[in-house]
Amino acid sequence: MGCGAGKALPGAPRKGYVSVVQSLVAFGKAHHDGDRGPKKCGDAQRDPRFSTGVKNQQPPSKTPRDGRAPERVATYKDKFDPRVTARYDIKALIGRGSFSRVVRAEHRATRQPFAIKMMEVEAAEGREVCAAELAVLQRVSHANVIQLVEVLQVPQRVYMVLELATGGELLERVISRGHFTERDATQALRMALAGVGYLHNLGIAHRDLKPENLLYYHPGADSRLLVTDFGLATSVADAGVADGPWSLRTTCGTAEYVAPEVLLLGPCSCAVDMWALGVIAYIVLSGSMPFEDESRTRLYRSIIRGRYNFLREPWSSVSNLAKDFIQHLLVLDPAARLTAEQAIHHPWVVTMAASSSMRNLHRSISQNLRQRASRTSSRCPSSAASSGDAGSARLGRMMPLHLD
Ligand SMILES: Nc1ncnc2c1ncn2[C@@H]1O[C@H](COP(=O)(O)OP(=O)(O)OP(=O)(O)O)[C@@H](O)[C@H]1O
Repeated sequence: MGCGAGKALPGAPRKGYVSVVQSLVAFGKAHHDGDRGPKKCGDAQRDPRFSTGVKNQQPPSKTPRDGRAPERVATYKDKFDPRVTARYDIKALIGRGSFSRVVRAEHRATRQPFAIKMMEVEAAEGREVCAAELAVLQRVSHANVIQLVEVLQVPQRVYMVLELATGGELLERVISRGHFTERDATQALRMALAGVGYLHNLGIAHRDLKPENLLYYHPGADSRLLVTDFGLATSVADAGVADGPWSLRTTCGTAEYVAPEVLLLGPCSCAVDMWALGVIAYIVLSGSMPFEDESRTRLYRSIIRGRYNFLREPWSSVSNLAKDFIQHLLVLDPAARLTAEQAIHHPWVVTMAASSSMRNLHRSISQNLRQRASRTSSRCPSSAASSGDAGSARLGRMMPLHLD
């Protein structure tokens, strides 16, 4: 499947991006090479298919300032097609994913900041991830889900223009606050549940929920929390089942967050996300993981058995209602697990942990997070993942399980 070509984008954006053209610009095949430098810019401007939004704008010069050959100074910026840079001023690299680079950019006409996720789609794997992500992003519009603004495409790459989240990841916020209570945890989880519930109502399972994929929109205390990274998402419609659970023919996600039914190759549904949210709730309240082991085999075994506890600190300071919330998410039987709708109405969330002590959990949480980070780094995560040890290892992108 092509990656977004010819697809319509979602309707009018909800957060005032009126001045940004909401269009998919599929750059012509005959003028596709974004790395070839200034010569292509002229081609781009002559390409009638490229008339949407960029006509008459001069792409920036690619001549290196230090006089070295262009190949030598190639940076992430050179991966941006001149037709993209004619429209957006690429400011800084924010991060890298398995198939992507994400940059902060500014729309040249409106000066509005955005994130641009550039995905390599020449290889089949990158194309699949990109297609999955776009298929979801083009359908969604919710305050707690990252908003796609426009898609620009050349044959080798897709550029997704997204709203820019500047408030950092969920756990970064927990650490940086200096003070963190159960009430704060319910606020974050309520927003995550609202976003996930919205997705589930559309029949979309995210399948890779983890704190790193929950980003704050801005650094302020009142910021929205956004569900991001839909590279592993799938929809009920895609699986060919109109209603109810479907069988995932693939495993995906990050080992510590994966639901038992995924490991057992059972029928999977949106409930896999609710398990992951149980894991996230456990981490947010304690800074430690419910399921963790250096051995991948032992890790999977403890997940399949649902073997976790509330023994370490700060659990003695955490309310029973918070533990009840987690216990109703980390349920082995997916049918018995809380749905997003039920979880958002759990008394701990509804009352914003009113019955808890409001104790500051920050010290224990950051201590546990620091300890975990040093354990993980000393184990060398890249080799751990390949040798079967679990640091915070991905199960693998769309790793086939040959279920039939
Ligand atoms: N809209 C955005 N605003 C701000 N930062 C973003 C945005 N989208 C992604 N990022 C950041 O860019 C980095 C790369 O994100 P991306 O989703 O491409 O990959 P990933 O999820 O980190 O990795 P993988 O592809 O292996 O799942 C991450 O650190 C992420 O937090």
